[in-house]
Amino acid sequence: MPRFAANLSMMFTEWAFLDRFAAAADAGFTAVEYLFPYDHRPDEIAKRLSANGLTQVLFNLSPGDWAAGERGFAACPGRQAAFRDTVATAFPYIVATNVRRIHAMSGCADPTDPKLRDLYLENLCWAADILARHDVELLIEPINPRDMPGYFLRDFDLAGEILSAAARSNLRLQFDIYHRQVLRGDVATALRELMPLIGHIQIAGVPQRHEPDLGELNYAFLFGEIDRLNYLGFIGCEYRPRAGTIEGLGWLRRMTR
Ligand SMILES: O=C(O)C(=O)[C@@H](O)CO
Ligand SMILES: [Mg+2]
Repeated sequence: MPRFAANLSMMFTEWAFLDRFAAAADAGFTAVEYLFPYDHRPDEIAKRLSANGLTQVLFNLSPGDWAAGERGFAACPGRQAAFRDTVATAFPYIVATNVRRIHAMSGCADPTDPKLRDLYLENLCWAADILARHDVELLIEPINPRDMPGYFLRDFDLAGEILSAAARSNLRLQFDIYHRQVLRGDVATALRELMPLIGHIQIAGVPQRHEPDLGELNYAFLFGEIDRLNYLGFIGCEYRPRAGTIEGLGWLRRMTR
């Protein structure tokens, strides 16, 4: 059975952000991920990780002004300086948390514009080369447009093209099974084909994005496939609990017993 990381942006939201680390550890998790750490000091986060014996698996570069609709800058025209700033901003958090994987959001832009594809590629290569010196992977994640309208990276084929054009061993795919199912389906075959590119996996039930125990996907089967494909990383539990985080953890106990 794969190892699971609690996503503290979606789970344990009954607690204040810094208290979610202890709550996740008390619930049996040994690893966490979240979208953004930037509202808190790096040393505060590091303290919570070490006090609770947790591994930091992943977080994102800053998306910019989320409330104003910004979703990262990697593919956004005229925002190259802003993108580079997000890498600088992330560094104290990378060092403090010892995270090995960072997700760069593409932003909202037109994916059919070849100039933006070139810009995206250039920005990703620039950031990946810097992160490589610190032994950190940079990830890109196709996100379905129902959840994030207008998002640039909304297609697994485009992600594959970008990764192969970049040819950077530390630039990899964040395969969110929830988004894959909404975008294209054919999850097991895609996992098989894309496994050499995958740096991180996330899960949720489809279509409601609740626990992975209800809905159109058979996660028991998919976890078996992921093991069979020798995926050694964590799986991020990026779902919104139906009725309380702790109350909803029955699926994890059943799958891991
Ligand atoms: O929405 C998702 O799925 C993510 O993994 C986030 O990092 C991006 O919003
Ligand atoms: Mg995701």
